[in-house]
Amino acid sequence: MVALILTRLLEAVMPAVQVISLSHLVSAALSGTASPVDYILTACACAGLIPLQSVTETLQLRLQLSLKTCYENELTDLLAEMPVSDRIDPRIADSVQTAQEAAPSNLAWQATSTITVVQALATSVILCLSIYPMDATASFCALVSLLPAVLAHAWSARLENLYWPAMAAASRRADYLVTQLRFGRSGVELASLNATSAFADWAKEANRIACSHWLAVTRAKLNGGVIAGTTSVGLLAMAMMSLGRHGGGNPEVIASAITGMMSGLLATRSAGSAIGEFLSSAPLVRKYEDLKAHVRSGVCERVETGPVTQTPRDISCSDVSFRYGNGPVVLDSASLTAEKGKITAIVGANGAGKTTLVRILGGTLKPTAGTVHTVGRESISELSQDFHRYELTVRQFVTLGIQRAVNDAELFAALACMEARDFVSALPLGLDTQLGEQWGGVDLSGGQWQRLALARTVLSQSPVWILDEPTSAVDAETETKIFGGLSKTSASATVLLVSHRAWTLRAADEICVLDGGRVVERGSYGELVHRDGMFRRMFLEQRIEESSTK
Ligand SMILES: Nc1ncnc2c1ncn2[C@@H]1O[C@H](COP(=O)(O)OP(=O)(O)OP(=O)(O)O)[C@@H](O)[C@H]1O
Repeated sequence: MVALILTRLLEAVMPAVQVISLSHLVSAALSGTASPVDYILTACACAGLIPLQSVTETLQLRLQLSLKTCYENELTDLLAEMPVSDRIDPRIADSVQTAQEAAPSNLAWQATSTITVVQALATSVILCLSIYPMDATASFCALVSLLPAVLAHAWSARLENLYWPAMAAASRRADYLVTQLRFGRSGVELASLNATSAFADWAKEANRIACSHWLAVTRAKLNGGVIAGTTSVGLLAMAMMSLGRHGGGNPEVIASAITGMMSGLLATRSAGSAIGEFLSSAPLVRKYEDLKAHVRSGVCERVETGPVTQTPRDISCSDVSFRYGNGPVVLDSASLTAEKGKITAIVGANGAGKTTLVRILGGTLKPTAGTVHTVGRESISELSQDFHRYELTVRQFVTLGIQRAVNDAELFAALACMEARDFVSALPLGLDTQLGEQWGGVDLSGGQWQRLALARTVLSQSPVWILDEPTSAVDAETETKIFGGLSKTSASATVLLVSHRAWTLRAADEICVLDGGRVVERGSYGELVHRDGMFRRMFLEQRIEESSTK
Protein backbone atom coordinates (compact mmCIF):
# COMPACT_ATOMS: atom_id res chain seq x y z
CA MET A 1 0.00 0.00 0.00
CA VAL A 2 2.79 2.45 1.00
CA ALA A 3 4.84 1.54 -2.10
CA LEU A 4 1.79 2.10 -4.30
CA ILE A 5 1.07 5.53 -2.75
CA LEU A 6 4.73 6.56 -3.21
CA THR A 7 4.89 5.53 -6.89
CA ARG A 8 1.53 7.20 -7.54
CA LEU A 9 2.86 10.43 -6.01
CA LEU A 10 5.98 10.17 -8.16
CA GLU A 11 3.73 9.74 -11.22
CA ALA A 12 1.77 12.83 -10.16
CA VAL A 13 4.83 15.11 -10.21
CA MET A 14 6.34 13.72 -13.44
CA PRO A 15 4.42 15.90 -15.97
CA ALA A 16 5.35 19.07 -14.04
CA VAL A 17 8.99 17.89 -13.90
CA GLN A 18 8.85 17.42 -17.68
CA VAL A 19 7.55 20.97 -18.22
CA ILE A 20 10.33 22.46 -16.10
CA SER A 21 13.21 20.29 -17.41
CA LEU A 22 12.19 20.62 -21.08
CA SER A 23 11.75 24.36 -20.78
CA HIS A 24 15.22 24.61 -19.22
CA LEU A 25 16.79 22.34 -21.87
CA VAL A 26 15.27 24.18 -24.87
CA SER A 27 16.33 27.60 -23.60
CA ALA A 28 19.84 26.28 -22.76
CA ALA A 29 20.10 24.64 -26.20
CA LEU A 30 19.03 27.87 -27.91
CA SER A 31 21.68 29.82 -26.01
CA GLY A 32 24.27 27.06 -26.64
CA THR A 33 24.87 26.24 -22.94
CA ALA A 34 23.08 22.87 -22.74
CA SER A 35 25.19 20.18 -21.04
CA PRO A 36 24.90 16.35 -21.44
CA VAL A 37 23.41 16.24 -17.92
CA ASP A 38 20.53 18.51 -19.09
CA TYR A 39 19.79 16.07 -21.91
CA ILE A 40 19.94 13.01 -19.64
CA LEU A 41 17.70 14.61 -17.00
CA THR A 42 15.13 15.67 -19.60
CA ALA A 43 15.16 12.22 -21.19
CA CYS A 44 14.57 10.65 -17.76
CA ALA A 45 11.74 13.09 -17.04
CA CYS A 46 10.07 12.45 -20.44
CA ALA A 47 10.51 8.68 -20.75
CA GLY A 48 10.54 7.75 -17.06
CA LEU A 49 6.74 7.87 -16.82
CA ILE A 50 6.34 4.70 -18.91
CA PRO A 51 8.34 2.26 -16.67
CA LEU A 52 6.98 4.05 -13.62
CA GLN A 53 3.42 3.32 -14.78
CA SER A 54 4.29 -0.37 -15.29
CA VAL A 55 5.59 -0.57 -11.73
CA THR A 56 2.50 1.21 -10.39
CA GLU A 57 0.13 -1.08 -12.26
CA THR A 58 1.89 -4.19 -10.91
CA LEU A 59 1.83 -2.84 -7.35
CA GLN A 60 -1.85 -1.99 -7.76
CA LEU A 61 -2.65 -5.51 -8.99
CA ARG A 62 -0.79 -7.04 -6.06
CA LEU A 63 -2.66 -4.83 -3.59
CA GLN A 64 -6.00 -5.64 -5.23
CA LEU A 65 -5.28 -9.37 -5.07
CA SER A 66 -4.29 -9.37 -1.43
CA LEU A 67 -7.27 -7.18 -0.46
CA LYS A 68 -9.60 -9.43 -2.47
CA THR A 69 -8.29 -12.51 -0.64
CA CYS A 70 -8.79 -10.75 2.73
CA TYR A 71 -12.38 -9.83 1.88
CA GLU A 72 -13.10 -13.33 0.54
CA ASN A 73 -11.84 -14.79 3.82
CA GLU A 74 -13.95 -12.32 5.78
CA LEU A 75 -17.01 -13.35 3.75
CA THR A 76 -16.20 -17.02 4.38
CA ASP A 77 -16.06 -16.36 8.15
CA LEU A 78 -19.34 -14.46 7.89
CA LEU A 79 -20.98 -17.44 6.17
CA ALA A 80 -19.63 -19.78 8.84
CA GLU A 81 -21.06 -17.75 11.72
CA MET A 82 -24.42 -16.93 10.09
CA PRO A 83 -27.41 -17.86 12.32
CA VAL A 84 -29.51 -20.78 11.08
CA SER A 85 -32.61 -18.61 10.64
CA ASP A 86 -30.69 -16.44 8.14
CA ARG A 87 -29.62 -19.47 6.16
CA ILE A 88 -33.22 -20.30 5.27
CA ASP A 89 -34.25 -16.69 4.56
CA PRO A 90 -34.42 -16.19 0.75
CA ARG A 91 -33.70 -12.43 1.05
CA ILE A 92 -30.50 -13.13 2.95
CA ALA A 93 -29.58 -15.83 0.41
CA ASP A 94 -29.90 -13.20 -2.31
CA SER A 95 -27.68 -10.71 -0.43
CA VAL A 96 -25.10 -13.44 0.20
CA GLN A 97 -25.03 -14.29 -3.49
CA THR A 98 -24.48 -10.62 -4.40
CA ALA A 99 -21.80 -10.31 -1.74
CA GLN A 100 -20.03 -13.44 -2.90
CA GLU A 101 -20.11 -12.49 -6.57
CA ALA A 102 -19.26 -8.83 -6.30
CA ALA A 103 -18.12 -7.58 -2.94
CA PRO A 104 -14.55 -8.94 -2.57
CA SER A 105 -13.33 -7.51 -5.89
CA ASN A 106 -15.32 -4.31 -5.47
CA LEU A 107 -14.00 -3.73 -1.98
CA ALA A 108 -10.46 -4.21 -3.31
CA TRP A 109 -11.14 -1.81 -6.21
CA GLN A 110 -12.48 0.84 -3.85
CA ALA A 111 -9.12 1.10 -2.08
CA THR A 112 -7.00 1.23 -5.25
CA SER A 113 -9.49 3.52 -7.07
CA THR A 114 -9.24 6.02 -4.23
CA ILE A 115 -5.45 6.14 -4.59
CA THR A 116 -5.75 6.52 -8.39
CA VAL A 117 -8.26 9.37 -8.12
CA VAL A 118 -6.11 11.23 -5.57
CA GLN A 119 -3.07 10.77 -7.82
CA ALA A 120 -4.96 12.09 -10.88
CA LEU A 121 -6.13 15.10 -8.91
CA ALA A 122 -2.58 15.81 -7.71
CA THR A 123 -1.19 15.40 -11.28
CA SER A 124 -3.72 17.85 -12.70
CA VAL A 125 -3.17 20.46 -10.00
CA ILE A 126 0.67 20.24 -10.11
CA LEU A 127 0.67 20.31 -13.93
CA CYS A 128 -1.67 23.31 -14.07
CA LEU A 129 0.48 25.12 -11.53
CA SER A 130 3.57 24.48 -13.66
CA ILE A 131 1.86 25.75 -16.86
CA TYR A 132 0.08 28.64 -15.12
CA PRO A 133 3.11 31.03 -15.12
CA MET A 134 3.38 30.53 -18.92
CA ASP A 135 -0.32 30.84 -19.78
CA ALA A 136 -3.36 30.89 -17.43
CA THR A 137 -5.92 30.00 -20.17
CA ALA A 138 -3.92 26.95 -21.32
CA SER A 139 -3.57 25.84 -17.72
CA PHE A 140 -7.37 26.10 -17.22
CA CYS A 141 -8.15 24.28 -20.51
CA ALA A 142 -5.74 21.44 -19.62
CA LEU A 143 -7.48 20.99 -16.27
CA VAL A 144 -10.98 21.03 -17.77
CA SER A 145 -9.99 18.60 -20.57
CA LEU A 146 -9.89 15.81 -17.97
CA LEU A 147 -13.53 16.34 -16.99
CA PRO A 148 -15.31 14.76 -20.01
CA ALA A 149 -13.53 11.41 -19.53
CA VAL A 150 -14.35 11.42 -15.82
CA LEU A 151 -18.02 12.22 -16.50
CA ALA A 152 -18.26 9.60 -19.25
CA HIS A 153 -16.79 6.89 -17.02
CA ALA A 154 -18.99 7.84 -14.09
CA TRP A 155 -22.07 7.66 -16.33
CA SER A 156 -21.13 4.28 -17.83
CA ALA A 157 -20.43 2.94 -14.33
CA ARG A 158 -23.91 3.93 -13.21
CA LEU A 159 -25.34 2.27 -16.28
CA GLU A 160 -23.38 -0.91 -15.59
CA ASN A 161 -24.71 -0.86 -12.08
CA LEU A 162 -28.25 -0.59 -13.39
CA TYR A 163 -27.84 -3.58 -15.69
CA TRP A 164 -25.75 -5.64 -13.30
CA PRO A 165 -28.54 -7.49 -11.36
CA ALA A 166 -30.20 -8.67 -14.61
CA MET A 167 -26.84 -9.68 -16.12
CA ALA A 168 -25.81 -11.57 -12.99
CA ALA A 169 -29.19 -13.33 -12.73
CA ALA A 170 -29.04 -14.44 -16.38
CA SER A 171 -25.44 -15.69 -16.02
CA ARG A 172 -26.34 -17.57 -12.82
CA ARG A 173 -29.28 -19.24 -14.54
CA ALA A 174 -27.10 -20.26 -17.50
CA ASP A 175 -24.49 -21.67 -15.08
CA TYR A 176 -27.11 -23.63 -13.18
CA LEU A 177 -28.58 -25.15 -16.34
CA VAL A 178 -25.18 -26.09 -17.77
CA THR A 179 -24.17 -27.66 -14.42
CA GLN A 180 -27.28 -29.88 -14.50
CA LEU A 181 -26.31 -31.03 -17.98
CA ARG A 182 -22.72 -31.64 -16.93
CA PHE A 183 -23.20 -33.83 -13.84
CA GLY A 184 -23.81 -37.52 -14.23
CA ARG A 185 -26.86 -37.95 -11.96
CA SER A 186 -28.85 -34.98 -13.30
CA GLY A 187 -27.47 -35.43 -16.83
CA VAL A 188 -28.68 -39.04 -16.98
CA GLU A 189 -32.09 -38.08 -15.58
CA LEU A 190 -32.43 -35.25 -18.12
CA ALA A 191 -31.42 -37.60 -20.95
CA SER A 192 -34.03 -40.14 -19.86
CA LEU A 193 -36.60 -37.33 -19.70
CA ASN A 194 -35.54 -36.31 -23.22
CA ALA A 195 -34.91 -32.86 -21.76
CA THR A 196 -31.21 -32.23 -22.49
CA SER A 197 -31.93 -30.06 -25.53
CA ALA A 198 -34.54 -28.06 -23.55
CA PHE A 199 -31.90 -27.37 -20.88
CA ALA A 200 -29.36 -26.45 -23.54
CA ASP A 201 -31.87 -24.05 -25.19
CA TRP A 202 -32.71 -22.40 -21.84
CA ALA A 203 -28.99 -22.03 -21.04
CA LYS A 204 -28.33 -20.46 -24.45
CA GLU A 205 -31.28 -18.11 -23.99
CA ALA A 206 -29.96 -17.06 -20.55
CA ASN A 207 -26.52 -16.48 -22.07
CA ARG A 208 -28.09 -14.44 -24.86
CA ILE A 209 -29.90 -12.23 -22.30
CA ALA A 210 -26.69 -11.70 -20.29
CA CYS A 211 -24.77 -10.91 -23.48
CA SER A 212 -27.42 -8.45 -24.73
CA HIS A 213 -27.17 -6.53 -21.45
CA TRP A 214 -23.37 -6.41 -21.75
CA LEU A 215 -23.66 -5.19 -25.33
CA ALA A 216 -26.08 -2.42 -24.29
CA VAL A 217 -23.59 -1.29 -21.64
CA THR A 218 -20.59 -1.41 -23.99
CA ARG A 219 -22.58 0.50 -26.68
CA ALA A 220 -23.34 3.23 -24.18
CA LYS A 221 -19.69 3.23 -23.03
CA LEU A 222 -18.52 3.58 -26.62
CA ASN A 223 -20.85 6.54 -27.27
CA GLY A 224 -19.78 8.20 -24.01
CA GLY A 225 -16.10 7.57 -24.80
CA VAL A 226 -16.36 9.11 -28.28
CA ILE A 227 -18.20 12.22 -27.01
CA ALA A 228 -15.79 12.65 -24.07
CA GLY A 229 -12.72 12.08 -26.26
CA THR A 230 -13.85 14.63 -28.87
CA THR A 231 -14.55 17.23 -26.18
CA SER A 232 -11.13 16.66 -24.58
CA VAL A 233 -9.38 16.99 -27.95
CA GLY A 234 -11.21 20.33 -28.51
CA LEU A 235 -10.16 21.62 -25.09
CA LEU A 236 -6.54 20.54 -25.61
CA ALA A 237 -6.50 22.24 -29.03
CA MET A 238 -7.75 25.42 -27.33
CA ALA A 239 -4.97 25.11 -24.72
CA MET A 240 -2.32 24.72 -27.44
CA MET A 241 -3.66 27.64 -29.49
CA SER A 242 -3.66 29.79 -26.38
CA LEU A 243 -0.06 28.77 -25.66
CA GLY A 244 0.88 29.64 -29.23
CA ARG A 245 -0.76 33.06 -28.93
CA HIS A 246 0.42 33.96 -25.42
CA GLY A 247 3.75 32.13 -25.38
CA GLY A 248 5.17 34.92 -27.52
CA GLY A 249 6.54 32.30 -29.94
CA ASN A 250 8.95 31.06 -27.24
CA PRO A 251 9.81 27.51 -28.36
CA GLU A 252 10.75 26.40 -24.82
CA VAL A 253 7.32 27.47 -23.51
CA ILE A 254 5.33 25.77 -26.28
CA ALA A 255 7.39 22.55 -26.37
CA SER A 256 7.51 22.04 -22.62
CA ALA A 257 3.83 22.85 -22.00
CA ILE A 258 2.60 20.56 -24.80
CA THR A 259 4.81 17.68 -23.66
CA GLY A 260 3.68 18.21 -20.06
CA MET A 261 0.03 18.21 -21.10
CA MET A 262 0.41 14.98 -23.08
CA SER A 263 2.12 13.30 -20.12
CA GLY A 264 -0.57 14.67 -17.82
CA LEU A 265 -3.24 13.08 -19.98
CA LEU A 266 -1.35 9.78 -19.90
CA ALA A 267 -0.92 9.94 -16.13
CA THR A 268 -4.57 10.76 -15.46
CA ARG A 269 -6.14 8.52 -18.11
CA SER A 270 -7.17 5.99 -15.45
CA ALA A 271 -8.84 8.61 -13.24
CA GLY A 272 -12.14 8.40 -15.13
CA SER A 273 -12.38 4.64 -14.89
CA ALA A 274 -11.24 4.75 -11.25
CA ILE A 275 -14.07 7.16 -10.40
CA GLY A 276 -16.42 4.95 -12.40
CA GLU A 277 -15.27 1.85 -10.53
CA PHE A 278 -15.64 3.67 -7.25
CA LEU A 279 -19.21 4.74 -8.05
CA SER A 280 -20.31 1.41 -9.50
CA SER A 281 -18.89 -0.60 -6.63
CA ALA A 282 -20.35 1.64 -3.92
CA PRO A 283 -23.91 0.10 -3.89
CA LEU A 284 -22.52 -3.46 -3.88
CA VAL A 285 -20.12 -2.64 -1.09
CA ARG A 286 -22.97 -1.03 0.87
CA LYS A 287 -25.03 -4.21 0.40
CA TYR A 288 -22.12 -6.27 1.71
CA GLU A 289 -21.67 -3.98 4.74
CA ASP A 290 -25.44 -4.22 5.47
CA LEU A 291 -25.24 -8.00 5.27
CA LYS A 292 -22.26 -8.01 7.62
CA ALA A 293 -24.04 -5.79 10.14
CA HIS A 294 -27.20 -7.91 9.85
CA VAL A 295 -25.38 -11.22 10.40
CA ARG A 296 -23.33 -9.86 13.33
CA SER A 297 -26.43 -8.36 15.01
CA GLY A 298 -28.39 -11.57 14.29
CA VAL A 299 -25.77 -13.63 16.08
CA CYS A 300 -26.12 -11.43 19.20
CA GLU A 301 -29.94 -11.29 18.99
CA ARG A 302 -30.34 -15.07 18.96
CA VAL A 303 -28.44 -15.37 22.19
CA GLU A 304 -30.32 -12.61 23.98
CA THR A 305 -33.98 -12.57 22.92
CA GLY A 306 -36.90 -14.44 21.41
CA PRO A 307 -39.62 -16.70 22.79
CA VAL A 308 -37.27 -19.71 22.76
CA THR A 309 -35.89 -20.75 26.15
CA GLN A 310 -33.26 -23.40 26.70
CA THR A 311 -33.41 -26.38 29.04
CA PRO A 312 -30.83 -29.15 29.31
CA ARG A 313 -33.34 -32.06 29.24
CA ASP A 314 -36.65 -32.51 27.42
CA ILE A 315 -37.67 -30.32 24.56
CA SER A 316 -41.24 -29.14 24.24
CA CYS A 317 -43.55 -26.53 22.81
CA SER A 318 -46.95 -25.39 23.89
CA ASP A 319 -49.70 -23.69 21.88
CA VAL A 320 -47.27 -22.89 19.09
CA SER A 321 -48.59 -21.21 15.95
CA PHE A 322 -46.63 -20.39 12.84
CA ARG A 323 -46.95 -19.02 9.33
CA TYR A 324 -44.26 -18.37 6.69
CA GLY A 325 -44.29 -14.60 5.99
CA ASN A 326 -47.85 -13.60 5.14
CA GLY A 327 -48.76 -17.13 4.03
CA PRO A 328 -51.49 -19.35 5.52
CA VAL A 329 -51.31 -20.71 9.08
CA VAL A 330 -49.04 -23.78 9.04
CA LEU A 331 -49.15 -24.60 12.77
CA ASP A 332 -52.17 -23.87 14.92
CA SER A 333 -51.73 -24.11 18.71
CA ALA A 334 -49.58 -27.23 18.48
CA SER A 335 -48.18 -28.66 21.73
CA LEU A 336 -45.66 -31.48 22.06
CA THR A 337 -43.11 -32.83 24.54
CA ALA A 338 -40.15 -35.01 23.59
CA GLU A 339 -38.69 -36.67 26.69
CA LYS A 340 -35.10 -37.58 27.34
CA GLY A 341 -34.34 -41.24 26.58
CA LYS A 342 -37.45 -41.65 24.41
CA ILE A 343 -38.24 -41.62 20.71
CA THR A 344 -41.07 -39.20 20.00
CA ALA A 345 -42.45 -39.45 16.50
CA ILE A 346 -44.44 -36.89 14.53
CA VAL A 347 -46.54 -38.36 11.78
CA GLY A 348 -48.92 -36.77 9.30
CA ALA A 349 -49.78 -36.30 5.65
CA ASN A 350 -47.67 -34.21 3.23
CA GLY A 351 -47.83 -30.54 4.18
CA ALA A 352 -49.27 -31.23 7.67
CA GLY A 353 -46.50 -29.10 9.22
CA LYS A 354 -44.14 -31.81 10.57
CA THR A 355 -40.89 -30.27 9.31
CA THR A 356 -41.99 -26.81 10.43
CA LEU A 357 -42.75 -28.12 13.93
CA VAL A 358 -39.34 -29.81 14.32
CA ARG A 359 -37.61 -26.71 13.00
CA ILE A 360 -39.33 -24.72 15.74
CA LEU A 361 -38.43 -27.32 18.36
CA GLY A 362 -34.82 -27.25 17.13
CA GLY A 363 -34.73 -23.44 17.35
CA THR A 364 -34.27 -22.86 13.59
CA LEU A 365 -37.63 -21.07 13.26
CA LYS A 366 -39.25 -18.77 15.77
CA PRO A 367 -42.96 -19.35 16.39
CA THR A 368 -45.43 -16.55 15.74
CA ALA A 369 -47.15 -17.43 19.04
CA GLY A 370 -46.65 -19.91 21.88
CA THR A 371 -43.62 -21.01 23.88
CA VAL A 372 -40.73 -23.36 23.12
CA HIS A 373 -38.32 -25.06 25.51
CA THR A 374 -35.27 -26.33 23.70
CA VAL A 375 -31.51 -26.78 23.94
CA GLY A 376 -28.77 -24.84 22.17
CA ARG A 377 -28.07 -25.72 18.53
CA GLU A 378 -24.72 -27.22 19.50
CA SER A 379 -26.60 -29.90 21.49
CA ILE A 380 -28.78 -30.91 18.55
CA SER A 381 -27.87 -33.36 15.84
CA GLU A 382 -30.28 -32.78 12.98
CA LEU A 383 -30.81 -34.88 9.88
CA SER A 384 -33.22 -33.18 7.52
CA GLN A 385 -35.09 -34.95 4.74
CA ASP A 386 -33.15 -32.98 2.11
CA PHE A 387 -29.75 -33.31 3.86
CA HIS A 388 -26.79 -32.36 1.71
CA ARG A 389 -24.63 -35.00 0.07
CA TYR A 390 -21.25 -33.39 0.74
CA GLU A 391 -18.71 -34.74 -1.69
CA LEU A 392 -15.98 -35.61 0.82
CA THR A 393 -14.41 -38.93 1.78
CA VAL A 394 -16.63 -41.34 3.75
CA ARG A 395 -14.59 -40.61 6.88
CA GLN A 396 -14.89 -36.82 6.46
CA PHE A 397 -18.62 -37.06 5.73
CA VAL A 398 -19.42 -39.27 8.72
CA THR A 399 -17.29 -37.30 11.20
CA LEU A 400 -18.42 -33.88 9.96
CA GLY A 401 -18.91 -31.48 12.89
CA ILE A 402 -17.60 -33.99 15.45
CA GLN A 403 -14.95 -32.26 17.55
CA ARG A 404 -13.39 -35.27 19.33
CA ALA A 405 -11.00 -37.78 17.71
CA VAL A 406 -12.87 -40.78 16.30
CA ASN A 407 -10.97 -44.03 15.64
CA ASP A 408 -11.82 -46.56 12.91
CA ALA A 409 -13.35 -49.06 15.36
CA GLU A 410 -15.79 -46.44 16.63
CA LEU A 411 -16.56 -45.34 13.08
CA PHE A 412 -17.29 -48.88 11.92
CA ALA A 413 -19.46 -49.51 15.01
CA ALA A 414 -21.63 -46.47 14.13
CA LEU A 415 -21.79 -47.59 10.50
CA ALA A 416 -22.78 -51.12 11.55
CA CYS A 417 -25.52 -49.73 13.75
CA MET A 418 -27.02 -47.95 10.73
CA GLU A 419 -26.53 -50.90 8.34
CA ALA A 420 -23.74 -49.13 6.44
CA ARG A 421 -20.69 -51.14 7.45
CA ASP A 422 -20.84 -53.73 4.66
CA PHE A 423 -21.14 -51.36 1.74
CA VAL A 424 -18.47 -49.00 3.14
CA SER A 425 -16.06 -51.93 3.58
CA ALA A 426 -16.67 -52.88 -0.04
CA LEU A 427 -15.72 -49.41 -1.34
CA PRO A 428 -12.31 -49.18 -3.11
CA LEU A 429 -10.58 -47.26 -0.30
CA GLY A 430 -13.04 -48.07 2.49
CA LEU A 431 -13.40 -45.09 4.84
CA ASP A 432 -11.09 -43.00 2.68
CA THR A 433 -13.08 -43.42 -0.52
CA GLN A 434 -13.97 -40.12 -2.16
CA LEU A 435 -17.72 -39.62 -2.54
CA GLY A 436 -19.56 -37.86 -5.35
CA GLU A 437 -19.06 -37.52 -9.05
CA GLN A 438 -17.71 -33.96 -8.95
CA TRP A 439 -14.26 -35.13 -7.84
CA GLY A 440 -14.33 -38.42 -9.70
CA GLY A 441 -15.48 -40.26 -6.57
CA VAL A 442 -17.96 -43.04 -5.94
CA ASP A 443 -21.66 -42.22 -6.08
CA LEU A 444 -24.02 -43.90 -3.62
CA SER A 445 -27.69 -44.74 -3.70
CA GLY A 446 -30.12 -42.46 -1.84
CA GLY A 447 -30.56 -45.05 0.92
CA GLN A 448 -26.77 -45.48 1.32
CA TRP A 449 -26.31 -41.71 1.70
CA GLN A 450 -29.06 -41.70 4.35
CA ARG A 451 -27.35 -44.50 6.27
CA LEU A 452 -24.05 -42.59 6.31
CA ALA A 453 -25.85 -39.48 7.55
CA LEU A 454 -27.53 -41.53 10.28
CA ALA A 455 -24.15 -42.96 11.33
CA ARG A 456 -22.97 -39.35 11.73
CA THR A 457 -25.88 -38.69 14.12
CA VAL A 458 -24.97 -41.78 16.14
CA LEU A 459 -21.32 -40.66 16.35
CA SER A 460 -22.27 -37.12 17.36
CA GLN A 461 -23.40 -38.28 20.84
CA SER A 462 -25.63 -35.19 20.93
CA PRO A 463 -28.26 -35.13 23.67
CA VAL A 464 -31.00 -34.28 21.14
CA TRP A 465 -31.54 -35.93 17.74
CA ILE A 466 -33.96 -34.51 15.21
CA LEU A 467 -34.50 -36.95 12.37
CA ASP A 468 -36.78 -35.77 9.57
CA GLU A 469 -37.74 -38.71 7.33
CA PRO A 470 -34.31 -40.32 7.95
CA THR A 471 -35.11 -43.57 6.17
CA SER A 472 -37.37 -42.41 3.33
CA ALA A 473 -35.01 -43.94 0.71
CA VAL A 474 -34.22 -47.12 2.66
CA ASP A 475 -35.94 -50.45 1.93
CA ALA A 476 -38.38 -51.83 4.54
CA GLU A 477 -36.16 -54.66 5.79
CA THR A 478 -33.11 -52.41 6.32
CA GLU A 479 -35.34 -49.74 7.84
CA THR A 480 -36.53 -52.16 10.53
CA LYS A 481 -32.89 -53.01 11.38
CA ILE A 482 -31.94 -49.30 11.45
CA PHE A 483 -34.77 -48.51 13.88
CA GLY A 484 -33.59 -51.40 16.06
CA GLY A 485 -30.09 -49.89 16.10
CA LEU A 486 -31.51 -46.44 16.70
CA SER A 487 -33.44 -47.59 19.80
CA LYS A 488 -30.25 -49.05 21.29
CA THR A 489 -27.87 -46.16 20.53
CA SER A 490 -30.29 -43.37 21.44
CA ALA A 491 -31.02 -44.68 24.94
CA SER A 492 -29.84 -41.49 26.66
CA ALA A 493 -30.86 -39.03 23.92
CA THR A 494 -34.05 -37.12 23.23
CA VAL A 495 -35.12 -38.27 19.76
CA LEU A 496 -37.66 -36.48 17.58
CA LEU A 497 -38.52 -38.53 14.53
CA VAL A 498 -40.61 -37.29 11.61
CA SER A 499 -42.32 -39.64 9.20
CA HIS A 500 -45.39 -39.88 7.09
CA ARG A 501 -45.12 -43.66 6.93
CA ALA A 502 -47.24 -44.92 9.83
CA TRP A 503 -45.90 -48.49 9.85
CA THR A 504 -42.26 -47.40 10.34
CA LEU A 505 -42.97 -46.09 13.82
CA ARG A 506 -43.14 -49.25 15.89
CA ALA A 507 -39.88 -48.29 17.66
CA ALA A 508 -41.31 -44.93 18.79
CA ASP A 509 -42.26 -44.48 22.46
CA GLU A 510 -44.86 -41.84 21.65
CA ILE A 511 -46.45 -40.82 18.37
CA CYS A 512 -48.07 -37.42 17.74
CA VAL A 513 -50.35 -37.20 14.74
CA LEU A 514 -50.34 -33.81 13.04
CA ASP A 515 -53.17 -32.72 10.79
CA GLY A 516 -53.53 -29.22 9.33
CA GLY A 517 -51.01 -27.83 11.81
CA ARG A 518 -52.73 -29.29 14.90
CA VAL A 519 -51.79 -32.29 17.04
CA VAL A 520 -54.94 -34.38 16.69
CA GLU A 521 -53.84 -37.64 18.34
CA ARG A 522 -51.06 -38.99 20.54
CA GLY A 523 -50.16 -42.32 22.08
CA SER A 524 -48.04 -45.43 21.58
CA TYR A 525 -48.06 -47.35 18.31
CA GLY A 526 -50.23 -50.11 19.85
CA GLU A 527 -52.74 -47.63 21.24
CA LEU A 528 -53.09 -45.62 18.03
CA VAL A 529 -53.43 -48.62 15.74
CA HIS A 530 -56.39 -49.85 17.78
CA ARG A 531 -58.03 -46.44 18.21
CA ASP A 532 -60.46 -45.35 15.51
CA GLY A 533 -58.61 -42.18 14.56
CA MET A 534 -56.45 -40.58 11.93
CA PHE A 535 -53.36 -42.75 12.61
CA ARG A 536 -55.35 -45.95 12.10
CA ARG A 537 -56.82 -44.59 8.85
CA MET A 538 -53.32 -43.63 7.59
CA PHE A 539 -51.95 -46.99 8.67
CA LEU A 540 -54.69 -48.92 6.88
CA GLU A 541 -54.46 -46.81 3.71
CA GLN A 542 -50.69 -47.28 3.58
CA ARG A 543 -51.03 -51.04 4.18
CA ILE A 544 -53.43 -51.26 1.22
CA GLU A 545 -51.04 -49.17 -0.95
CA GLU A 546 -48.11 -51.33 0.12
CA SER A 547 -49.86 -54.64 -0.66
CA SER A 548 -51.16 -53.34 -4.02
CA THR A 549 -47.61 -52.44 -5.09
CA LYS A 550 -46.22 -55.90 -4.17
N1 LIG B 1 -39.98 -21.95 3.40
C1 LIG B 1 -41.31 -21.99 3.24
N2 LIG B 1 -41.97 -20.89 2.80
C2 LIG B 1 -43.30 -20.90 2.66
N3 LIG B 1 -44.09 -21.94 2.92
C3 LIG B 1 -43.50 -23.07 3.35
C4 LIG B 1 -42.08 -23.16 3.53
N4 LIG B 1 -41.78 -24.39 3.97
C5 LIG B 1 -42.96 -25.06 4.06
N5 LIG B 1 -43.98 -24.27 3.70
C6 LIG B 1 -45.39 -24.63 3.70
O1 LIG B 1 -45.75 -25.02 5.01
C7 LIG B 1 -46.63 -26.13 4.98
C8 LIG B 1 -46.07 -27.22 5.88
O2 LIG B 1 -44.82 -27.64 5.34
P1 LIG B 1 -43.92 -28.73 6.07
O3 LIG B 1 -42.70 -28.92 5.26
O4 LIG B 1 -43.77 -28.36 7.49
O5 LIG B 1 -44.87 -30.01 5.95
P2 LIG B 1 -44.51 -31.55 6.18
O6 LIG B 1 -45.61 -32.10 7.01
O7 LIG B 1 -43.13 -31.70 6.69
O8 LIG B 1 -44.60 -32.09 4.68
P3 LIG B 1 -43.83 -33.33 3.99
O9 LIG B 1 -44.39 -34.60 4.57
O10 LIG B 1 -44.20 -33.18 2.55
O11 LIG B 1 -42.38 -33.15 4.23
C9 LIG B 1 -46.77 -26.56 3.53
O12 LIG B 1 -48.03 -26.08 3.05
C10 LIG B 1 -45.64 -25.84 2.81
O13 LIG B 1 -46.05 -25.43 1.53
